[in-house]
Amino acid sequence: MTTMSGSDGASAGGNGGRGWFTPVSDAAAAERPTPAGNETTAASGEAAPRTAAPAADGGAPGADPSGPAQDRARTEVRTEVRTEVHAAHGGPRSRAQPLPQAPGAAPAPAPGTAPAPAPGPIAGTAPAPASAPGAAPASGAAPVSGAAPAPGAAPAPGPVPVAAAVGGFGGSGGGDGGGGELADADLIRASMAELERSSDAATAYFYALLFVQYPHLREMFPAAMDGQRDRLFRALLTAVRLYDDGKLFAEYLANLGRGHRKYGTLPTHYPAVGECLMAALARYAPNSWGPRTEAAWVRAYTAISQTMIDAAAEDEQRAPAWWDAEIVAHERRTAQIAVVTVRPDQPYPFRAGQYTSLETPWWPRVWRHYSFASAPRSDGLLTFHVKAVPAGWVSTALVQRARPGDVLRLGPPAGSMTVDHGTDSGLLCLGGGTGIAPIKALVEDVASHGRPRPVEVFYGARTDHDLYDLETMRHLQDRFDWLSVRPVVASGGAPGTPDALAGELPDAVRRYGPWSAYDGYLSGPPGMIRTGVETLVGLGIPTHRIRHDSLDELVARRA
Ligand SMILES: NC(=O)C1=CN([C@@H]2O[C@H](COP(=O)(O)OP(=O)(O)OC[C@H]3O[C@@H](n4cnc5c(N)ncnc54)[C@H](O)[C@@H]3O)[C@@H](O)[C@H]2O)C=CC1
Repeated sequence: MTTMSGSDGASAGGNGGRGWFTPVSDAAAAERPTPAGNETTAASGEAAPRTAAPAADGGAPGADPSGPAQDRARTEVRTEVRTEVHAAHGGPRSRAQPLPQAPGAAPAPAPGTAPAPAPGPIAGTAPAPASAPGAAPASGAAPVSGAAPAPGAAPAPGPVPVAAAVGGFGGSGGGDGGGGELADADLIRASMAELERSSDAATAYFYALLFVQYPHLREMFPAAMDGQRDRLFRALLTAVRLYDDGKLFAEYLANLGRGHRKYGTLPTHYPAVGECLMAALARYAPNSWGPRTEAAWVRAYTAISQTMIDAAAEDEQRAPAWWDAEIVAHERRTAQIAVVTVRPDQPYPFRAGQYTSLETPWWPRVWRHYSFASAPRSDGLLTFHVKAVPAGWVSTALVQRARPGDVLRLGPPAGSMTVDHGTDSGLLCLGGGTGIAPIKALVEDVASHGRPRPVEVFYGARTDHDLYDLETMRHLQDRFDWLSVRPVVASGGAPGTPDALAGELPDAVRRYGPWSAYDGYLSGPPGMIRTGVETLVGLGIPTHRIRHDSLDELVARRA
């Protein structure tokens, strides 16, 4: 058992491992209160106050603790949570400014964009969950297509008893019934491994259930849910993977908790999510599911949500939930690539090499990650490099539609691909495509620290036409004698860049060196990061001296 799950198991009360959310096997789940009328506003990403105000909304969205008496422990813990968060909350610190909407608000594709998914009900994307192998049929209880309403749609049918929806579990016959003692982490991993085999169906089921049970939460999610599904699953997998490493687990979740503030997530939303997650697990991991696994999940989820809630509450003391940022410059470098500069409405502290999440007015609640393309500047401006990718709604809008005066919304900074100023090692930097953005920021960061150290940049692109920022990088090279910039072009020759190296980025790096005394920094497409890390390790740079954004994040970027 891990430290976290152990301690949380205790705090959840000695009720068989039940935490502060309604256990799905609790028959009393059927008595779930109907969401209060003011919840929609509180939960709405658009209308929510910029600082989460868990108690200020007066309501108890989602699974209210005023449930069954036998779940007293849950109520107590939730009361503690609320008190703590409320005490930490000094009232809205910043104005609740809805993000400006495009006329009509309905997201319209920018000219020339790939067809956008139709906003509206996610019926098409949330199929009726099929019965899990071996699971009892969920007769009539499972959410079906059309059950998950889009914002503004008529409310979904009344709550569905979760216990019925999962076909009953938690009693005898559970997949974890016999055998010796297994640690929580083992039980959780076994169930996740089984769930992973039906991850699409399980995630669709989870969201369908969530939106049927708690329709007010639908407004916090984008109209089209495709990307969102992957995100949830990846986040879960990452949390489970880190479960045994107390420090990393806590860091990851704290970051996640802070990042959720911009969605308007409140402590009271966590029980609803936990409950539906358990229902999905019970249904799609039937062979490993049983009372002990359920209890392990309750402890784990309690730990997960508590860490996220605490981190969000703490963050609320020092930072807004989001920043509005007006575009002050928009420069098209190629048909697909734009350099976008924004002025945040409040100081935005970050470190070179980090990234942020960004929402446009045209695709509400659809957030994408972009790295800062400059080190922090004295004028407070932030710059991003955006490439319009096929079917990339946000990236296409940012490249083709955005103009000075438009207002974007930014989440908090994240990422650890930052320069270690405690060493004088050289930096070997691989920037692929728009991945050059944070590399440029790192170069500026080294320059601003006034301690010259060798920085070798390999800047790769498919064609030399795509080397959209080469001039800037060359300009930096002219200014700093410790900096070397080598363009690398993968295919088709480089008539406009005669000095470009030919081939894939990692291959080009191999031709130079030795690199073993350098720290590696990689930024670009996931495939490049993978082969780049292999290459650098092969060239003698140990993995702990190689930095890059998490591959999960990169896959999720879909810029
Ligand atoms: N815009 C931003 O702020 C940032 C973007 N990124 C990511 O960078 C990527 C940029 O995409 P594009 O500009 O379209 O880059 P691209 O697909 O044109 O590739 C750029 C370079 O990466 C190399 N490369 C690509 N796949 C490779 C592989 N499997 N093995 C070895 N080398 C490979 C290419 O040879 C080329 O030199 C996106 O995935 C984006 O998410 C990463 C960090 C920041």
